[in-house]
Amino acid sequence: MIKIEDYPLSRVPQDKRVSFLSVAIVHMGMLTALDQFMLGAVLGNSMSLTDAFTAILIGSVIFGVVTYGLGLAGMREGISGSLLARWCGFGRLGSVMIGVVVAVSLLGWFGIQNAIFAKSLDFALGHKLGFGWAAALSGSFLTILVAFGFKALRIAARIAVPMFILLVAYISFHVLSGHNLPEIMQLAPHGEPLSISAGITIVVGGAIVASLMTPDLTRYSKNKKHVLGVTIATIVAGEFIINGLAILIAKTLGTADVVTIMAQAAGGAGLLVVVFSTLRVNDLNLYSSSLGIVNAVEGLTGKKLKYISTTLVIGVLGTTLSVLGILDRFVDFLTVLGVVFPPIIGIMLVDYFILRSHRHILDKTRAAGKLPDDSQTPVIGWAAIIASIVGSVVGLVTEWGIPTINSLLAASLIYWLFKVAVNRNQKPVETEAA
Ligand SMILES: Nc1ccnc(=O)[nH]1
Repeated sequence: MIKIEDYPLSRVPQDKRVSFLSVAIVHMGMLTALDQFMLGAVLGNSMSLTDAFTAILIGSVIFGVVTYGLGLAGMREGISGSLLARWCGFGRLGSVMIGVVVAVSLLGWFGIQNAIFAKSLDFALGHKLGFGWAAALSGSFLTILVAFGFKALRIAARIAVPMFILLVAYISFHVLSGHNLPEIMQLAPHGEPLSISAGITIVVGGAIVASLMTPDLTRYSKNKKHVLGVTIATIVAGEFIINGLAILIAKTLGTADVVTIMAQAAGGAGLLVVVFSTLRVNDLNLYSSSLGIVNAVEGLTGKKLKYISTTLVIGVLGTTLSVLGILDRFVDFLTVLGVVFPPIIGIMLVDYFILRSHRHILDKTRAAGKLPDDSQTPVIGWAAIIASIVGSVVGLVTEWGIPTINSLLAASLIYWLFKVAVNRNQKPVETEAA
């Protein structure tokens, strides 16, 4: 098995690389989860069947291209996403800032997952508790478990994935048998309508954090073919199977609410799977978010925050988000993710594959099995940081096209043009000096 926490600040040596399946299973795990099912349910309930699958197809192509690119860089260099960012335009502090953006997004996910958990709890208790109290209770409870490193959550992790897959298979069979495709295609969407371009953006938003995490896993991969295989396997499993089935199920049942779907189609067992799935992922969400913040504060200020207090604070913030109703803003949340992360990834890809700003030093140190040292690492890449912010704003405010693609292209292009212009102006100086 591969360990995400190993080799935090060094290259994964060639003799520690693992099989295709070892990487693929962990990578697929990121998208074969309840949140892909929720996303699919939203698409199914808000779009026609053809539009929903078009959104998945185009979203998957975008996700696939950027994930393969980052995964390839991770495999070649044997380093994690956050290390890669240092020599792909962002510099040491820029990479720390990306860590903050990831930590904040995980805080949002904690709020979403906890809200789902609370809804199931409230449902199981016959709505006696009310959603607000259920969310406050479950969030506080989980926060305490994670802050004090309670191991029982790891058991939830072991059983949650197989249980979830079995449940989706059961529900699909139960709900979809007796209906045929032309019949489902005829069903009108019940929810608030969603355009294809909005659909594409939330499909990308739902998967893009996994894209940024891909080098963390593919640094253990042996070759390009494995990286490509991992990318395709995850897309097929997460986007086409889980997401696709959720579209069909939500359409057939006429609701986007996963708790209702699970309870209606599989009763108490359905609710139990929801509870385990959200527990498992929220353990990780809170843990990674806290570590990310601790690392970032240390990187930026040199101050060491305490893990337990940081986790308590983040847990309380996430729980507050659940109580305030972040789940009702699921589409907006995914849209924000769909325009904030693609710029960061686009810039890293432009830097690594086109500008190759640090390829020489990466090649040289790789041959020695080392990483570039501090003197060979930029402190902060302002161009990358500013271009990613501008890209996100472009994605959010432009009215035409597809927000996620707008943000990706705007940031990549601005960064590329700026760097090319600067390099041109600097060349004569260098020749003079030489
Ligand atoms: N897609 C997700 C990424 C991170 N955390 C989640 O709960 N979901």
